[in-house]
Amino acid sequence: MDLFNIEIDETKNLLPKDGIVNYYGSLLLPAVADHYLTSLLTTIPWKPDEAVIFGKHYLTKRKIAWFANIPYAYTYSNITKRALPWTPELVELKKLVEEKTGEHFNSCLLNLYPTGNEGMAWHSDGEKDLKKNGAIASLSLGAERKFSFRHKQTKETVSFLLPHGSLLVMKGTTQTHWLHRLPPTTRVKLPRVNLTFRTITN
Ligand SMILES: O=C(O)CCC(=O)C(=O)O
Ligand SMILES: [Fe+2]
Repeated sequence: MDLFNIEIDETKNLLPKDGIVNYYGSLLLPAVADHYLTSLLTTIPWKPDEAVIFGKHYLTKRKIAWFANIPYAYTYSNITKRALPWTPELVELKKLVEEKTGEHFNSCLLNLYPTGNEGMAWHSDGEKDLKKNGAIASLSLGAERKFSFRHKQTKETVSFLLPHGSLLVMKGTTQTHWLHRLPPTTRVKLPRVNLTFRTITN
């Protein structure tokens, strides 16, 4: 009996149409999630995200780091970033996520939101370097935050809370038809780390 993931149906599609989002609940026991949060906060070479928009250079308070099997160059917001080699903790987390989802990933984008003041605006992860309709697995550590989807045509929205240690997977045509975001909130004072495991094709 799995008391931990009680009442979570991993096969249920949380989107009403045009894509698939599955919620796996807690992938990690709280103490294990605490261990990974502390180790990622201290071992990852966090850097602000950068964008060049209409020729102006922006740095975010949100921090990122990107890891992959080979040092891929990945371009978004007019900036090219190069992937770092996996750390031992990331190899362990990737294995856990792959075992749980039955999917395989060759890269991971990490985001660090120091407080609720930082979020991520509406977007879809449809960059051309990403495998078309490939699964994206999102592991959350630290402060619980709201995560929302908005249908590109109908504007229908659905939101979920992503607690410490939880796993959510977006797949199928989700990125084609839906935007997602992490809304900022004044209520959250603690950091959150999110790992999105992805498949890059070159
Ligand atoms: O922090 C999150 O939960 C979402 C991150 C995200 O959407 C992304 O990195 O593309
Ligand atoms: Fe995203």
